[in-house]
Amino acid sequence: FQHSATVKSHRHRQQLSRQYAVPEKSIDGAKYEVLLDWVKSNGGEINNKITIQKSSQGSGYGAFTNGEVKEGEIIFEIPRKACFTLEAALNDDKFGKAFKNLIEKAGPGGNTVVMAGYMAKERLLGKKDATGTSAWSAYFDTLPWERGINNQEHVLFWQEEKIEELLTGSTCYVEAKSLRDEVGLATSIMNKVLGPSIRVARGEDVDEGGFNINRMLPWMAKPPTPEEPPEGFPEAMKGAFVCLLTRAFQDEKEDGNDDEEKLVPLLDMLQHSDTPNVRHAMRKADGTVEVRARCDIPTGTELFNQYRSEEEETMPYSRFFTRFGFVPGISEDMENLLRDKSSIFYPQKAEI
Ligand SMILES: C[S@@+](CC[C@H](N)C(=O)[O-])C[C@H]1O[C@@H](n2cnc3c(N)ncnc32)[C@H](O)[C@@H]1O
Repeated sequence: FQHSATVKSHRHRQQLSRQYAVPEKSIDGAKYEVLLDWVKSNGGEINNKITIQKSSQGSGYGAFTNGEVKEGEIIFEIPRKACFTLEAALNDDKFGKAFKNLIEKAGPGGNTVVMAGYMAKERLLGKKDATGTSAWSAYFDTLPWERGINNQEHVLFWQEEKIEELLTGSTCYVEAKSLRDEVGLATSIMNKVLGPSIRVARGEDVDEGGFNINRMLPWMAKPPTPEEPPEGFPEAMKGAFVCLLTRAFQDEKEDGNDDEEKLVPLLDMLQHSDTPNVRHAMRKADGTVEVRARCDIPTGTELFNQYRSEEEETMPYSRFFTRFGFVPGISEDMENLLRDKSSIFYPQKAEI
């Protein structure tokens, strides 16, 4: 009986993992060629000993050396204009002013909301434009806008029922819920700022009230009200938040202070390790981000950045998971660990 119970639970587990495993989407390697060309056309310098391949950690992609790199050698240099910064959002011709007002009202918490809104708008309208596309599209096409792109996992991508099922009672629950609520709030605030223009750019009709023949004739499709977000907008906001949470970092500045968080193309292809082999800093003169080897790096080595120190008391592994979608050093399926009530996520019960 015990044996069949075990088999059953094993089968059940397999079914569940099939149901819940991150759906890996096939990777089009050409997108990285486009990215490298885009970085270079923006004035970036890339060491020719660097390649992008499947990472040795987890199942996403990462960067590797295909030649020996000496300590201090430049790995890449990314100019400020190729970095996705708050400044870029605030300089947007059409929405920069509205973004500034929002930050004035919301305080510094508004920075991420504005960056996410600007990203979502560029993603949606850039895609829509048949000729020019967004200036960011070569870069944005490499980002995890949906669960499973480069095997990206994140609690923002989960359905509510999965949060309840897997996280209730865990140390992630409260933070995962409040993060999801904040993204929901940010989406409705940004919808007010961006929604109508996205609709206009798409040539959509909006029900502004007043006389409208479409509302009077029941057999005609009703146009949406201005409060309803444009199609794809909530998903784009969610994707933007996942990108910012998992890929935006602060650089060291020459004065020893940290710069604000921003997305740096290529630096954001590096996986995390608590013993990184690169360092990154922002040049004061022109804001260029320099990524250099911390030590001699042999051929065929994966390059690692340290997202956050694993020693920080404010960064337990459960928080790593809520923010970055992975737990350092753990290759097992996260959902199985959560179902098994792993001590990473569940406080240890006292032994009786
Ligand atoms: C800055 S991105 C790194 C590039 C990303 N792997 C890609 O393919 O685009 C951060 C994401 O990579 C994955 N990741 C980074 N370091 C990892 C590690 N040490 N183990 C497992 N996954 C890791 C996580 O999904 C994380 O959210």
